[in-house]
Parts: sequence; structure tokens; C-alpha cells
Amino acid sequence: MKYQTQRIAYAYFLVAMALFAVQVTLGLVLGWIYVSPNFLSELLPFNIARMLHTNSLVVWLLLGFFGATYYILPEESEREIHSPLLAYIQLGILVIGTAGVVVTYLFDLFHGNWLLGKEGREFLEQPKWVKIGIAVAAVIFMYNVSMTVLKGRKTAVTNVLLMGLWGLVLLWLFAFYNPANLVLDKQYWWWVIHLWVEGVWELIMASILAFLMLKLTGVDREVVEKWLYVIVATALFSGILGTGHHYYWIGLPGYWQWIGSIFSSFEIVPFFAMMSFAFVMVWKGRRDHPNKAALVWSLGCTVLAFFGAGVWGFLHTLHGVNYYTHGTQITAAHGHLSFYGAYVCLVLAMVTFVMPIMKNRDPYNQVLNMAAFWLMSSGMVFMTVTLTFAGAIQTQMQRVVGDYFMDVQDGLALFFWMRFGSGVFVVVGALLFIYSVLFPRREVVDAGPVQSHRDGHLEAAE
Ligand code: HEM
Ligand code: HEM
Ligand SMILES: [Fe+2]
Repeated sequence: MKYQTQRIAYAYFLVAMALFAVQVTLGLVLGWIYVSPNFLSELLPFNIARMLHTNSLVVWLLLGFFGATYYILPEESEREIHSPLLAYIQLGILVIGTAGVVVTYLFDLFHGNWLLGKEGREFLEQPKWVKIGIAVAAVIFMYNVSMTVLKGRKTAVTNVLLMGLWGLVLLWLFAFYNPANLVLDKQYWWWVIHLWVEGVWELIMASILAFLMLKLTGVDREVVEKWLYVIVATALFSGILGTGHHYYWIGLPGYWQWIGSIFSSFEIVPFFAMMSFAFVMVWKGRRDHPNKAALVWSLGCTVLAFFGAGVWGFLHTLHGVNYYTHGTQITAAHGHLSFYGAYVCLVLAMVTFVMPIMKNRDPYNQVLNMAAFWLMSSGMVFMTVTLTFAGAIQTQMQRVVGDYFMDVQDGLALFFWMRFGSGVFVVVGALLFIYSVLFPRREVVDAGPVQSHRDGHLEAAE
């Protein structure tokens, strides 16, 4: 570690990993409710568990992005983080907010209260006071990182990262805008949901990947920067008007069917570019970095994002197709592989890269970490394929033949069992991953003196 304040990332990653474990375990609970519908129906109803599953996902990914930023900025801008204290206050606010959401939802506290009670828009269910807390934390964060970058060296990585983070924070403000008109409500809801994952988060993804590629492959900065700008340009060109693929059936003008179809089809381009970028960098790179697991996660990230977001997104993005598939298990298939490939793998790549440096050890438990990659990723791919089959049958029976929703669901039971099975693999993989990054490998502990030699090796390669 070259800068002391990079250690802030450690605290963020610890909280993120704890929430990651909670998130995937709740996924398993949901998967079980699908095959055994009365499970926990009094204590933890499906809708509450679902909200905790999706919201904890988003929160730990955000903590991952923030932690990554605190690690990357000092090295890129060649100075310490402006205020470590503010960084920890920001983390404290986010932790309190998260605990507030859990307690409010589990016990349905302050029911109907404007400020304190729960809110019902998918992904934006946090009580208003938590939303305000997130906004305050975001302002603190942007002040802190912008001050760091302004006073330091400016690189393409810091520029793109900051652009993505500013976009993330500004778009969050639309979470506060909830018009009574249901059409407008949905329109602006997507400005947070879609413009995050298919807009500004892609910039964050590209810049974190660029940083990892610089470190892991040792390619020249100029090469990385050219790719970065192409990715940013194609992501924004396609993603902004691509929002139209959510405007087909919510009451907005019909021209969105064409704008949405055409522009969102181009959204595959930045994901293809990120995949090509990562592989070309590895192929061109001269450096043999000891942290192979971080490389596996980085490459896996770009491939699975290409398939989950790019291919599975394109699958149902043309309005003629979406007319039939809208809101079926096809959507859930895509939602899982896209979030997993693009953002889960991205954060786990960064955690894998950073943790050994924080612990000042050789990238230990690499083999276990890579085993976790294959377990989790094959579980996720299997889940996606399962849900895609379920979704195809559902589309045919429900939307074409016209059978009743619940009858069709009953007919899909076999797929839901398989989804639960693949979920078990994902959860076991996730726990293995967390173990592999937090605990030392046996030999390293025993090796004693060898360790300093290994540190040297790692420092040199950093
Ligand atoms: C890191 C891994 C995971 C990610 C990124 C993830 C992501 C998501 C997302 C984005 C949704 C909302 C989907 C939508 O609106 O279409 C969701 C819902 C759900 N997830 Fe996961 N999930 C993960 C792990 C799991 C696991 C291990 C299971 C276990 C079987 C699971 C089961 C479910 C279920 C049953 C739903 C509700 C679907 C519905 O409402 O029909 N998830 N998850
Ligand atoms: C990493 C990037 C992406 C993530 C994390 C993501 C995630 C999601 C999620 C969670 C949903 C369900 C939202 C809901 O209704 O609750 C969704 C819907 C959708 N996504 Fe994506 N997505 C990504 C990229 C893409 C791309 C590139 C395309 C098109 C090429 C696409 C096309 C769609 C479409 C058409 C829907 C609406 C499905 C429906 O009508 O039910 N997505 N996405
Ligand atoms: Fe979208």
C-alpha cells in the first residue's frame, strides 16, 4: 500500500462482504418460498425478503464502488484522500441507514408515516429519512473525492470514475421525485434504475477495470485510456436513449418503441468493448502479477457482463419481443446474470486485488478464491439458463395461449427447484469467497520468514 488513506477501503469492503452474505442467503430464502410458498409467510413475507435481497445487493455494490474509489484515487492522483474522517462518517451514515431499513421493514414500523415509514417503489423502498441519509453521505463522498482529485494528478481513470460517481449521485435525486401520476412515477423511476446500471455505473465499471488492467497486466496507460474513452462514448450514446426500452407499455408515446428498440440494441457495444479490452490488455501485457485470482475475476466480469447484460438484455429489448416477455422469468434471468456479471464480479475483482495488500501478504488463498469464482459463476449461469427456459414456457402459456398466471407458475415448479439448487452453489461459493479473502492460507501463517520475501514480491508488482 503506497498511501495510508487507502486503508479506508478495507472498512468499506468488510461491511460490503457482510451484506453480500446476507443478500445471497435471502436469495435462497426467496428461492425456497417459490417451491414452498408458506415458508416464513408470517415472519418474513416474500415481498419483504425480496426487497431486502435487492436492496442489500445495491447497498453492498455501492459500498464496493466507494471502497474501490478510496483505494484507487490516492494511487491515481498521487496524494492522500482529502479527509479520512469524512470517509468514515460517510460509512457510518450508510450503515445506520441500512440497519434502519431492515428494522423498519421487518417490524413495519411507522406504517404510513411520510418520513419514517416504508415506501413502495421497487429498489427505492427505503424510508424517506434513509433516502435523505444516503443523499447526505453522497454529498460528503463527492466533496471528499472531488477535493482529492482536484488537488492531485488527473488521469483518464480518475476523470471517468468521477464522472460516473457524480452521475450516480445526481441521478439519486430522482428517488425523491414521486409524482402521483403513475406514468410519470415510472418514467422517473427508470432515471434512477436504468440510468444507473446502463449508464453511469458502466463508467464506474470501465474505470475500475482500467485500473485493474493497469496494475495486473502492466500495459501502457495510453492504450488503456483510448479504450476507456471509446467505452464511455458508446455507453452514454446507447444507454441514455436506451431508457426507452422501459417506456413501451407504461403509457408514454408510441415513438419510444422505436427509439428504445434501436438505441438499447446498441447497448451491447460497450459491454463487448469492455470484454475485448480486458482480453487484449492481458494478451498485450508484459507483467506477470502474482494475484491471478484478481485477473480471473476481472476477465470473468467482462465475459459474464457481456452475456448477462448484452446478450440476455438484447434477447428481450426489441418491443416486438418485449410485448410478450415483459415481466416474466426472462426478466429475472437477465436481472441476475447482468447484476452478477457486471457489478458483483467487478467488486469481487477489486476486493480480491485489494485484500492481500491490506493484509500485507502474498495473494493468499488464491486457489480457494478461484474455486469460489467457478462455483458462484457456474451457479449463476445455471440459474440464468433455468429461468430462461421457465420464462420461455411462461411467455408461451401465459401470454400467447392465455392460461392463468398461477396455473402457469405451478407448471414451472421443476425449474424453480433447479433455481433453488443453483442458488445453493452460489451461496456456498460466496461464503468460500469471503473466507478466502479474510483469512490467511495455512502455509503462509506457518511460513514465518518467507513472508517478508513474499511482501517484497507483491510490493514490486503493485
Ligand atoms: C450475487 C448473486 C445475486 C444477484 C446479483 C441477485 C440479483 C437479483 C435481482 C436484481 C433481483 C430482482 C430481479 C428482477 O426484478 O427481475 C433478484 C430477485 C430474486 N432473486 Fe436474486 N440475486 C442473487 C442471488 C440469488 C440467489 C442465490 C437466489 C437463490 C435461489 C436468488 C433468488 C431470487 C429470487 C427468488 C428473486 C425474486 C424473483 C421474483 O420476484 O420473481 N437470488 N435477485
Ligand atoms: C449491467 C447492466 C444491466 C443490469 C444490471 C440490468 C438489470 C436489469 C433488471 C434488474 C431488470 C428488471 C427491472 C425491473 O423491472 O424490476 C432489467 C430489465 C430490463 N433490461 Fe436490463 N440490465 C442491464 C443491462 C441491460 C441491457 C444492456 C439491455 C439491452 C440490451 C437490457 C434490457 C432490459 C430490458 C428490455 C428490461 C425490461 C424487461 C421487462 O420488460 O420486464 N438490460 N434489467
Ligand atoms: Fe434498461
